[in-house]
Amino acid sequence: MEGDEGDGSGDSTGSVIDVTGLRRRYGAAGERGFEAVRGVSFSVRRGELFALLGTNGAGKTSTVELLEGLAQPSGGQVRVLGHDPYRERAAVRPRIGVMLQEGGFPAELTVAETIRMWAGCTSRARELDRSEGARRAAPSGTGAGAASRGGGSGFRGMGLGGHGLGGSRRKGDHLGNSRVAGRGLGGLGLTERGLTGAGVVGRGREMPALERVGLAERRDVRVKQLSGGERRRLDLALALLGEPEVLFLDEPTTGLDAEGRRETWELVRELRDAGTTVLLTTHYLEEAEELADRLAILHEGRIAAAGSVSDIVGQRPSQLSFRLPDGYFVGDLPPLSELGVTEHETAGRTVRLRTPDLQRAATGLLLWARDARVELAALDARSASLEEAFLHIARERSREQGWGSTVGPVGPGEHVGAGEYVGAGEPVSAGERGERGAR
Ligand SMILES: Nc1ncnc2c1ncn2[C@@H]1O[C@H](COP(=O)(O)OP(=O)(O)OP(=O)(O)O)[C@@H](O)[C@H]1O
Repeated sequence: MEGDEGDGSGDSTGSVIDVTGLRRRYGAAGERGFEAVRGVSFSVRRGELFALLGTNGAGKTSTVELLEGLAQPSGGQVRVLGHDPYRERAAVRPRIGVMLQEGGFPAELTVAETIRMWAGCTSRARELDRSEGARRAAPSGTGAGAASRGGGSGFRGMGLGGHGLGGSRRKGDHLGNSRVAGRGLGGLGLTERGLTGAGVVGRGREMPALERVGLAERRDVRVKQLSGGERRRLDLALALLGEPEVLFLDEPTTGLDAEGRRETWELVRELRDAGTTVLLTTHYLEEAEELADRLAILHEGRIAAAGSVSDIVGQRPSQLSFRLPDGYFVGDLPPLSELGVTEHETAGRTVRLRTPDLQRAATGLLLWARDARVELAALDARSASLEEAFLHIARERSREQGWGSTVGPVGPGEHVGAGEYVGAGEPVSAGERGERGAR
């Protein structure tokens, strides 16, 4: 793929991230090892928010680390802003922000010291400080700080004490080591001199950065005293310090309470709206539904589905559920095939129907209920959700045997190798299907 030359803003199609046939194998050279990423391809356009979803161990972090330049792929190709993020680290690193799954901050530093230290270590932040200083010095300068751009998000009013549900998850050694490399803390001596030096650089950025993530009132608290959710916010503040063009967010809201999660979403939306390209990994499907322009669902190192939320959800049938009165059975309903129902389940008197045409099924059912004077208790009609689509893909892939060795680029909403639909929940028994079911 071309892209190493030019203005470094990405390729000619407007992609900022390009991933082609990416592979990552763990294990010592010569060993067979374990292949965690098995031929992944996708691209992310400038200003787009792209989410990577997947079950535990699907390969999200292994993939994202390759995009961040923290490790070298064992196969395939990655381009970020037109460069190989591993080999051309110096060209890529100042332009990206990385929020890892766990920050690994020095525990004894305060929040403010951590920000200043990190600002001192970040070439882009130093550059912003210098240009800001020059602007302030100039008579016509407005003094508008770059770090406060987008600072209108709603963290400001938050009560900060005691929030957060616990620390973020710790991963294997590969990540621990990568984290240090990614943060650039490996070579940093936390001597007083070093910290002071960094502090001079970062001081102007400190409060805007903390206000942005709702940590201003915790500036003098030591990192070890922060809650898990507060550490996530500090991590986000650090990732944003250099005003990155591309932001990698690895499970950014883990440990945040509901309000903190909403605030983070708002901030991420603002960043995206201001033109930042965001690659998000998350376990929260609601988060992907809220934020993602497009997403890919990874399973066992491969992309199982990709597209917009509506592309992916649109492939799944809608659902109608209700409870029949005593004495009624599913076989008393109108012929289910005539209602456009493709699957049904029963549990006692409760019936769940699945259909690609919710309006037709609901209309047919309600007309029947009116004419038969039947009351359908707990009636519920809903389109498929991302969660339902995700669970379906995960279950289906787990059942499948004999994957092909590679998976090519996936088109919008295309489910690679998707089999026949098998609904979530209890399977329909043969008796129900034959006797009382779709007539
Ligand atoms: N250093 C390592 N050595 C061997 N296997 C590893 C290593 N790191 C990760 N793996 C394996 O690679 C697979 C993918 O792991 P990865 O952390 O990328 O998944 P993930 O999708 O981010 O999972 P989670 O949602 O749990 O964070 C897992 O089976 C994991 O056990």
